[in-house]
Amino acid sequence: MRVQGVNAPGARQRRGTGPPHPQRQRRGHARVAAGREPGGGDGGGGAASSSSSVADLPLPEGEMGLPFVGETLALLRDGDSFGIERTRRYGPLWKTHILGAPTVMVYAEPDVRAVLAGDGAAFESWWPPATAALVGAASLNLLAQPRQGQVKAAFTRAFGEPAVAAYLPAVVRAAVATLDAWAAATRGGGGGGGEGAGPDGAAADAAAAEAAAAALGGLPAARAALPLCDLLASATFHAALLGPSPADPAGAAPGEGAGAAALVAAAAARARLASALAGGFVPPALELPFTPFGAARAARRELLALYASALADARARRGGAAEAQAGRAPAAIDALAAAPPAAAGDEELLDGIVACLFGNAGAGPTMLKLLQYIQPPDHIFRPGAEAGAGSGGGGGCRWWAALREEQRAVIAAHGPAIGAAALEGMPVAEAVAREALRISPVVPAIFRRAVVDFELRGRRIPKGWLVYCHTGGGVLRYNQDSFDPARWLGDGGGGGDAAAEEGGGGSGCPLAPLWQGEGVGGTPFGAGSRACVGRPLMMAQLKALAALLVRRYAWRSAAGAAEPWVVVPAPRPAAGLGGFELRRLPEGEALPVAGV
Ligand code: HEM
Repeated sequence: MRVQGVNAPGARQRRGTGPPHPQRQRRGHARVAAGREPGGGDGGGGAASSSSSVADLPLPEGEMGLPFVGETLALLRDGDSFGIERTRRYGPLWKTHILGAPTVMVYAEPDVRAVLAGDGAAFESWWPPATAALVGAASLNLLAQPRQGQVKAAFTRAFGEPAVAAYLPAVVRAAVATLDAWAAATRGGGGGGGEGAGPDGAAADAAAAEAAAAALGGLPAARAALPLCDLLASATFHAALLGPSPADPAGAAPGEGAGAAALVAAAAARARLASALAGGFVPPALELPFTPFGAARAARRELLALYASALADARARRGGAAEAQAGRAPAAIDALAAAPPAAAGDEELLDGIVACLFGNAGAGPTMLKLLQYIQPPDHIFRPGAEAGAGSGGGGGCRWWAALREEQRAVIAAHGPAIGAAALEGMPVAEAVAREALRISPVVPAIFRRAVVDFELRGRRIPKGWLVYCHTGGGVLRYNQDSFDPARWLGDGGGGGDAAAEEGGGGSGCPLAPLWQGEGVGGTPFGAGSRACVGRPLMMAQLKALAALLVRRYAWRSAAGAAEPWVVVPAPRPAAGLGGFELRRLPEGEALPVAGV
């Protein structure tokens, strides 16, 4: 078996050392030319070149904890501190026993990439036991290669960049409908003012707020920033997947029309199902109606019924009269319905869609990061406030201003629609999106299981052990470094703190080109043959949201950028970004958005 070699982590210049040494290959073993010894700090070191068998290599350092439970309780109790403390002690590769299995923890990005590149050969996908029951045994995440590659091709066609470009109008309309409802509900929740509402408008405001709150599923607008972002993510994901609903005639006025309210209510119902599904992944997996796992199984059944009927409708449209297709915006379900059974059977399509919805669970928290780290200055949020006063967003005001400036230029060049060409011209929004994905990663780890003995850093990962791949690159502790999109701007883009630290100074961040390959950005979407199918959709959603927010809304949270994130049981701001308010900008301040 041939395995690609990597060099020492922390020494980017020395990455990629060519083919593996033939003498190091042993039947049933795989090796990676290793970097520095475990525990050796960040200084790097030479590649190990011993010709001994992998089976003779020592295990990584670390502790296996108590019988049966190992160190699982410490992981649950300490959250990200669990990994930080041991990584300090042992270096970026160590062993433990969590979630019922001996596990090697891999923290250095080149090592993570080496493990992910070994998928199907040295490693196989591994998910906690409840996953097969919830996402489905035929979902992309669980299919073995080569079938996984064949089915993935169908999903890549449906969610690739060109396809996503065609879904954008529906995605933007769904986002505007949801945000408008959120803003209307905020006004009813004691937010006051906003949009120039005077005493005369108070009764109308209260009625609109009540209707908006009902459409949002009763979520209290000022205290539910995370669930509302989950709802927003559900609305945009389903707009891309299913296309505009009959209740969402293009051109209806969102936030006010019945169509928009129906769209938001449908998104809220689906968000509840998605949230019930995600809730089932936390053990124990007891299928009783009152347990989270039981509720998740019930949600899965409902979702499968919804997607099966959408697939059948899409097939009927394909086989039916031309007028069934005419005027209908394209959606991912149409592309999936076009896949021949040999490329993806019905079970694979439906479980794959559930896997996509499960992937989309990361979208809500990532959208929330935009709201947390980018905040308009006070005089924008509260017309009449003294210009120049901060809003608790700290450096976020600077990025709000940069995004506003970019949107003015985008509107001048492309008009007010937020389409594919407009997204292309948004380097600042792109940098903001990448930074939101980098900081406090919402998918903190990817698991694999070794199917052969494997060498990493001169240590042995035994066959059958789990491997925990840290996706966060240099991010170890949540929310502890600065939110600095400048690190992604290669054109000088203001040269923020990160660029300066990395020696980028005024010439922009030297790490920017590394986003596509190995770099400090981590692997938020994974890497290799199982990399995320939803990356183009996610990037488009985040950029469109950044554009929409600065064009049409003002917002503020009490804690601003300072609120820390926690990782257990799921990545989120510790207090849910409480005291959050979102408003429509008054007419004079708003920039136009076409097609909504
Ligand atoms: C911020 C949002 C997201 C993050 C951070 C994320 C992250 C990831 C990661 C790390 C993987 C690799 C898992 C592995 O290697 O085992 C993955 C796979 C996957 N993601 Fe995403 N994802 C996101 C959004 C989405 C969306 C919106 C979709 C649907 C359109 C999606 C669909 C999938 C699917 C189907 C896979 C499995 C691919 C395969 O096994 O071949 N994800 N995602």
